[in-house]
Amino acid sequence: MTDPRPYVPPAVPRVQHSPTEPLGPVNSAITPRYAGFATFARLPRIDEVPAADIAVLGVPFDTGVSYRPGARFGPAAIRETSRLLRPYHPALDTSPFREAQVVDAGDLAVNPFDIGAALETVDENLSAMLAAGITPLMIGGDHTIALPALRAMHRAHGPVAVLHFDAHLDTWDTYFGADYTHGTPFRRASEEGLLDLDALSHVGTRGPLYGAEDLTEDRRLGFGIVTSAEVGKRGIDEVVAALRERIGDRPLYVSIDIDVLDPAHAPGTGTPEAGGMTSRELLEMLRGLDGLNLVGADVVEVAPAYDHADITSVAACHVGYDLLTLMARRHARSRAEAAVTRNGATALTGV
Ligand SMILES: N=C(N)NCCCC(=O)O
Ligand SMILES: [Zn+2]
Ligand SMILES: [Zn+2]
Repeated sequence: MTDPRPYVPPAVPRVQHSPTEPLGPVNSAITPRYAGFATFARLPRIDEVPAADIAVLGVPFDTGVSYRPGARFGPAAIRETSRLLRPYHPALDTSPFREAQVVDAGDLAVNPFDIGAALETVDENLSAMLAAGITPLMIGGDHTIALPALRAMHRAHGPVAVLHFDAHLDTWDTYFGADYTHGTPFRRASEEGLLDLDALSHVGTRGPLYGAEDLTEDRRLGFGIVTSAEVGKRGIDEVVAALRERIGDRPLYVSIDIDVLDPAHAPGTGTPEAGGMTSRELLEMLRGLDGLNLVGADVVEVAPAYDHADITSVAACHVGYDLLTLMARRHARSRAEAAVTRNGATALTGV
């Protein structure tokens, strides 16, 4: 006879230093990293915590691509690869998952046959997250999904500054008559009035264009460009200082197309271009953004079928980790500021 008692799986020990601290990743000293369900950096799922501050959200969508498909498998590959991420960030001296409750919110069920419907699903879900006070990091998916993300950002914050890391401008007009593609999100966003026209930058741009007017159009839409070659010539610190100056304390959305990296650093992508940045340069630039008002971000265009030895998803998960760290530090800063305001108010009223 079989035992009628249900099977109860063993508890998964997590990193949590005190009961009042955020619930951390699965403890890799107890459960080997390669065991168990894959969430980003082994973080808890959103339904495992009472409230989240920051959420990783997968968007497995690639119906907007102009060349090689496959970015719909990006979220799953990035989660798998992210198992090795550790909880302490030495370059910024931060344990991001102690600073804020960071979770994995799973994947959105986006329609693969109806781009308009897919964009609406992204917008609705991100808007709901933002309304709940959650800062989103979207894992793509192709670059089309930056448009609904910017619509949601605009609804929550008004026009936002955009720092766009990409080999491509993505401000083209249409492909085969289609308005909503991975080559057009930033043109649509600019036309729709979602962006703060004084603080828009592409970084890492390179490669052949359709014509010189691509650049004049891009300027007309409000963008400034730091090419991939300029990053090398001017150096990270100088470029970061100029970008920070331009962004100031505006709400900032950071969009990272993994093809900003050289194909040697990110072969697993749909429209690769030679002459790109190294992953070291990109990570250094992200660390240079510490202290800015980062309200949302994405990492897009990872297409695992063209990858080798997970090179691209390793880069993407580290980029995601750095973005989460910036978000967690921003969250900790606003918590500290709120505490000062509360204490100030207490001092004034004497209660
Ligand atoms: N967003 C990315 N990755 N690529 C856009 C390339 C558009 C084109 O085929 O001209
Ligand atoms: Zn690109
Ligand atoms: Zn792109």
